[in-house]
Amino acid sequence: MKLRGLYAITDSQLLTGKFLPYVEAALEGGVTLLQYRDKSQDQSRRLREAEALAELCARYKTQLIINDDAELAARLGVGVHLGQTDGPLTPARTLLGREAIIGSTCHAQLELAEQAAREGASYVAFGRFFNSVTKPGAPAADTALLDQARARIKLPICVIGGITLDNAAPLVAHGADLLAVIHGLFGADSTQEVTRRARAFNALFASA
Ligand SMILES: Cc1ncc(COP(=O)(O)OP(=O)(O)O)c(N)n1
Ligand SMILES: Cc1ncsc1CCOP(=O)(O)O
Ligand SMILES: [Mg+2]
Repeated sequence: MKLRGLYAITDSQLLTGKFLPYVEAALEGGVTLLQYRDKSQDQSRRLREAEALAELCARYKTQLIINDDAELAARLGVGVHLGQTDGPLTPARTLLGREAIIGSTCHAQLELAEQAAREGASYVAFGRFFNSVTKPGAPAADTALLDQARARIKLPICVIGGITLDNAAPLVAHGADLLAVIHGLFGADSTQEVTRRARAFNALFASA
């Protein structure tokens, strides 16, 4: 499967009271990867919500990725995204198997991406590229880094951080394969607007 297009990421605060309708609206507009990102320690809610997303993703033939938690990903038979402090990639690959999608946060460092590639990542993620309401303190990356990454890294390249329909096009032009978005997608006022935004993010790849 080609990893290219919109990578929608959930946010439990932003999606309070509208979690499944907003996610379904995004899937309706087209999502290549959907990440369940919940930073709480409420394990039973996390399991319940992740199971609901797995069911929805199966219906829309979208790949589900669990943030931070390889054990939960293994339980559901889906992929995982691991940051630099979320545990090593090699055991996660052993746990989830050869086919699973495993993503790795590489901030703005090519060396981390090269290491992630050696350790079996399926894609590497750089960012934040713009000011992010969700994670304002994330290290900053720029398009010069993307050019270098494109030349040196063979894996799909994901970009994240403050991405909106107004600023995403240059990232695609500089070689981004996946646009990972929270606020720029789910910060919309209605499900219709979420679907419109998802379609518009994907259209950026059609013209690239
Ligand atoms: C696609 C994608 N890229 C980067 C991240 C950030 O991961 P991490 O650095 O572990 O930070 P948290 O998201 O866990 O707060 C991500 N989740 N997804
Ligand atoms: C998880 C994460 N890692 C770097 S920036 C970020 C947040 C992305 O959210 P938003 O699209 O709302 O800036
Ligand atoms: Mg993490």
